[in-house]
Amino acid sequence: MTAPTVIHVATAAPYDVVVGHDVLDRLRDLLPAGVQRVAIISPESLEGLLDPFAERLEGLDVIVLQVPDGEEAKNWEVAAACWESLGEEGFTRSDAIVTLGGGATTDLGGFVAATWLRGVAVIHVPTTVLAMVDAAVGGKTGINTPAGKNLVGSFHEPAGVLCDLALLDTLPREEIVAGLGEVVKCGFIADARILELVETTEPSELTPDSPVLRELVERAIQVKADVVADDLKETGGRDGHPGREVLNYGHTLAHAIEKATDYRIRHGEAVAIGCVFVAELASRAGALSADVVERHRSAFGRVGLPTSWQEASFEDLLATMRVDKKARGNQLRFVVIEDIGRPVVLAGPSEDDLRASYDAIGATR
Ligand SMILES: NC(=O)c1ccc[n+]([C@@H]2O[C@H](COP(=O)([O-])OP(=O)(O)OC[C@H]3O[C@@H](n4cnc5c(N)ncnc54)[C@H](O)[C@@H]3O)[C@@H](O)[C@H]2O)c1
Ligand SMILES: O=C(O)C(=O)C[C@@H](O)[C@H](O)[C@H](O)COP(=O)(O)O
Ligand SMILES: [Zn+2]
Repeated sequence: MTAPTVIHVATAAPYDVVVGHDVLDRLRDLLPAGVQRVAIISPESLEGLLDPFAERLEGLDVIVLQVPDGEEAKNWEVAAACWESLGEEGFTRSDAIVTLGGGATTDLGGFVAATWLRGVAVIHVPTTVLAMVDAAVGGKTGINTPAGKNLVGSFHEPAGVLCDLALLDTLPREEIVAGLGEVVKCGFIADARILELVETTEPSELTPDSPVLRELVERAIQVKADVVADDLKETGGRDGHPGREVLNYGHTLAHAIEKATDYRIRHGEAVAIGCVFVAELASRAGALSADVVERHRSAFGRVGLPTSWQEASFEDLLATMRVDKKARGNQLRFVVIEDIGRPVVLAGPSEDDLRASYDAIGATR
């Protein structure tokens, strides 16, 4: 088996993302020196993945905080239950949290780590493609509120991220496909080679042991690492680049769709639809050619992701989009691309263009 790849995230508090097969032995190296207690935050449904950790964390006091599966964990009640447990255990600033799960778990666990004692160390051990390529890297943490997705949270960078591709062996196919939504997104915003790989590989060959899947995972992590190293807190980019907001490509509509479906749609699926929507919007604003719009449909569609959706009214979605974090006052702002790897911000598109773009993703082609 090939040696692990280490992707360095060069922010003010730098850390490594280790990617490879059977790399759980690296966990100990990623823990900050002096840690005596570890709280593993993980969903009940992934209990079967916990066994290898006992051996790897031998000599430390380990507690397991079981949380609900997926999006059900991203709310203040679950965060409060975790705070309660950490209090009972007398968890201090020299202790550390390890998250083990998909992006919902790393978001919740990261938020608990960010808020307990105003911040304790967290190591993410993502178990989905989506969490490996995106959620576990970059320090965004958060929970949902009735008003929408990720509306409460903070930036709290991990001390390290361990992506063991062997953990994907039990991941259902639809979840692998959903994770590819964020990977293909990275292809459009920054790394054209990702699109070439997706377009030339049989989708059924993108399995956990496939070298191409590994390359896609590593490339997407590199895209994210480069972006957050430049603009960790999403305050803006340089020379017309949107900065960290670029990673939100497709997310304005995606989050509104997730809320509208009560989170029954997978995040990566909603992102695929949202990316086709912003491509349509960019085309209407005269920024993007029709062939690149169609390339969105073909690349996301090729890996098995949805590219059309029309299950909520435009008015409802628009109301949710208004609380997107990129909005400023009454003005909606979207990240669009002018070509592959050339992202810009489109501020205040007309309601007619928004509606027409939504209509355009309603028709299956
Ligand atoms: N913080 C960020 O930068 C960031 C980035 C992208 C996405 N996110 C968030 O991540 C979440 C989506 O993450 P996700 O797609 O990983 O979803 P998820 O965490 O809900 O996991 C998806 C499903 O896969 C199951 N699962 C996870 N690992 C498994 C394994 N190895 N074997 C079998 N089943 C497994 C989970 O139990 C769950 O049912 C969303 O809440 C999204 O907002 C955050
Ligand atoms: O890391 C980022 O920045 C992103 O925008 C990555 C997104 O894929 C991710 O879904 C993120 O959680 C969305 O952030 P939000 O600020 O819109 O909640
Ligand atoms: Zn996302």
